[in-house]
Amino acid sequence: MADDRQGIFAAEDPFALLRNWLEEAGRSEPNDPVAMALATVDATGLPNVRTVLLKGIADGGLTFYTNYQSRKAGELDNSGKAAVLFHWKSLRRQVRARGTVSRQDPAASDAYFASRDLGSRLGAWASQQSRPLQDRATLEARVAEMAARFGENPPRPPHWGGYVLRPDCLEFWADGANRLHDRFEWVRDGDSWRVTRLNP
Ligand SMILES: Cc1cc2nc3c(=O)[nH]c(=O)nc-3n(C[C@H](O)[C@H](O)[C@H](O)COP(=O)(O)O)c2cc1C
Ligand code: PXP
Repeated sequence: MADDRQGIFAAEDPFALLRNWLEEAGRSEPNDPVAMALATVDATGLPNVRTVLLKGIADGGLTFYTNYQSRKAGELDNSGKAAVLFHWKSLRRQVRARGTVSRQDPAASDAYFASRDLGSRLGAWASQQSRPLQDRATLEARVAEMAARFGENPPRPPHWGGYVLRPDCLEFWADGANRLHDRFEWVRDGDSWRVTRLNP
């Protein structure tokens, strides 16, 4: 097959390509260029999807942070699998990735947590993410309680931290005229990647 993967699709590996596209999206998207839809499945196989922010790309993994007692955490821990999707409307491009997922090394989660602003650190203590909440005032009272308990230096809550998605398949898509889009799928093949152009 002729290798016609050039221009915006040229890269040595899919993570370098994703970084390039994120950099472009950072210049053109009005908000949250790192926002990605995170898909999981529940114990019955029913899918679930919500947005999270990508916070790092390293060692073949994509990192995001959340509450370890949330609905998504239950589904991630249970299945060990996930998929993510970026859609940058300004660029008319999308990337998807799927693979295995695991909790991040606690020291790395500590370091990221420490970098967040104080309000968000207290918020992570206060929010029982995905569980019912009686009213807004209850949440605000919990934030005040956590502020009184921890002051300026809250440690990372045991119920909050990172996940790392290690994709074995990523697809890069760019809009084309007449719906004849360009698509390249990268599939892990041992230590390297096999790239296939797909029909639009
Ligand atoms: C742009 C955007 C970014 C978000 N980023 C995160 C995130 O990084 N981590 C997180 O826990 N929730 C994030 N959320 C909230 C989630 O989409 C979701 O509502 C929440 O995590 C609860 O999901 P769950 O009940 O499936 O666990 C974000 C929402 C939006 C719209
Ligand atoms: C509930 C929640 N947790 C974590 C994050 C991750 O982003 P940050 O660490 O920048 O707050 C977000 C981003 O919207 C969020 O909404």
